Amino acid sequence: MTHGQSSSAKAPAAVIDGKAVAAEITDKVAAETGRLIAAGGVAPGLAVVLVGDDAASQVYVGAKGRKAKELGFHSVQHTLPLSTSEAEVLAIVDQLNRDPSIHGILVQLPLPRHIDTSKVIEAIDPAKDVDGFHPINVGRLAIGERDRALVSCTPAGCLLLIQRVLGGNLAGKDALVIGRSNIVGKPMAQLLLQESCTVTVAHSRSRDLPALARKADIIVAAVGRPEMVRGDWVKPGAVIIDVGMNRIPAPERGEGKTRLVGDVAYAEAAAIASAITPVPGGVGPMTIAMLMANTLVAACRAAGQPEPTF
Ligand SMILES: Nc1nc2c(c(=O)[nH]1)N[C@@H](CN(C=O)c1ccc(C(=O)N[C@@H](CCC(=O)O)C(=O)O)cc1)CN2
Repeated sequence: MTHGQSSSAKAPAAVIDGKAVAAEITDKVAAETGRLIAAGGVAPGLAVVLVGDDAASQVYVGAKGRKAKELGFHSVQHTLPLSTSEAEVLAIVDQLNRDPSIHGILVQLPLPRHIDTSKVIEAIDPAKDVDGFHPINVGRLAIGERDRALVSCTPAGCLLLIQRVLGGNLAGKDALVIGRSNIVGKPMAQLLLQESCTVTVAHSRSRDLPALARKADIIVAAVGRPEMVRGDWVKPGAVIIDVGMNRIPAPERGEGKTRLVGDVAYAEAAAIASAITPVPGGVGPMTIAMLMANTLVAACRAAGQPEPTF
């Protein structure tokens, strides 16, 4: 963690360095992968399925494949054209479900509109669902069986970042999750609830969001609206986790240029908060690190070996 600058008298907010924490996680994954292989288990196998030609998805899938190889995993990628039918995607998922060398299956989202995302997610063997999106894994998390679930990577990474700042005991903290998506908002709320936080989930129909935010010790913003959370929404000393990744025009950088901003007005919020994630370099890198951790956990479970905790 490093400290940013603030014009107020208050100590500057600690900048939560997601890249550094992600590197610690992946170092541990590499070490534990070596241990699993030495114990007679196979190398963790990760299969990534990409349908279509979305440029950002190509970048993320490439990063996942490279990281998997770097950690000593068996890594396979299925790159399919936009014209691929739902039945063809389901057939590949079925083949990967049966392949004993594959412990983790990930279908990169978003899928093209002609493919039913829920149908594809539900076709993945829950034991190989390293994204943690399958209803069985979502359900296990919801009923407090996190130990048997695979948990969605981004919220799991956010929780680790919060714990790095506040320590292991979050009991009694007021947490506000802004956004109710299945991938981030809802599992984030479940994870914080299981840490005995008092959790509020806000969304587009919530009344007086600034007032809800001003009461929160922890804010997780995952709403997809550039710089929506303003500095005067923030309780002094709050911890802010910004999941937003919004590309906005940046004419100051030249014609047609863009820049990446989160859901939080960073400079304003950093002047009030005690700790904050930057965008980029905060939550994003944790997503891929937690994917690697989930794949290792799935491989340990398949091999009947003890699983590491992260
Ligand atoms: N099947 C899945 N699809 C998608 C997921 C997912 O977890 N599973 N999440 C996102 C995309 N994503 C990984 O897939 C992802 C997005 C962003 C980052 C990241 O590190 N971002 C950088 C900034 C990158 C930039 O400059 O554009 C950062 O925040 O520092 C990692 C992974 C949707 N699809």
